[in-house]
Amino acid sequence: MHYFSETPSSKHDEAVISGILRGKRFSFKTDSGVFSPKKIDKGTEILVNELELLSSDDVLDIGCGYGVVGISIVAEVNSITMTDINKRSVNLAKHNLKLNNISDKNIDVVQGDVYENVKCKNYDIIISNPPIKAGKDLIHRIITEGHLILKENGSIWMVIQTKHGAKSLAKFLEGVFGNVETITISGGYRVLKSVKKV
Ligand SMILES: C[S@@+](CC[C@H](N)C(=O)[O-])C[C@H]1O[C@@H](n2cnc3c(N)ncnc32)[C@H](O)[C@@H]1O
Repeated sequence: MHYFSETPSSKHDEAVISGILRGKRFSFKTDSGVFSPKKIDKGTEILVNELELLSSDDVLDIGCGYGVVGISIVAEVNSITMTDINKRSVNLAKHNLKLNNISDKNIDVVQGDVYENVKCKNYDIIISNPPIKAGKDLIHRIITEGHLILKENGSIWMVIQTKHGAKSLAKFLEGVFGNVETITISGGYRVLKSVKKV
């Protein structure tokens, strides 16, 4: 069973994990059938800690999993939309907002394929630890369709293991956005950022 199934059927194996992100401790309920259920993914941790955010930012957490990215930055931005194809992940993300005492009207958590159920089509930042195992075509959709729903000067931030094709991902980002910056190279991961220029 893949972590990117729409409806995981694996036997439940719930756990609560915690970690420090951007200097604050957060807890997350996890389960089988979702990405990185035993600990916060190292790539996600590197990505989250590198993000440059403004209090006016409307942010889209694409492929939100059980909510690490969105939940760790929600207090720093104007709004967060979190979306994932995996229903179990979406339910966990909703639960984890409550677990971390977050009840803000500017949060939307929706299930769907890539951006299909995202209501707002105008973001300052899109953040993705992409589902490598789901294949290149899907990752390319996250980038090309993401470009369409970013504001002018909006940015997409992605993390990928160097050995999982960071250089070809950077090339694809550059092809779509006309620019790409390597924000950091750390522990075998790269954080990449592209900005929408018009
Ligand atoms: C590498 S995981 C990252 C999860 C989470 N953001 C984190 O960092 O812990 C990628 C996520 O993309 C989701 N995903 C896979 N295919 C998708 C699709 N077609 N549309 C939306 N999300 C998808 C998976 O279910 C998974 O939760």
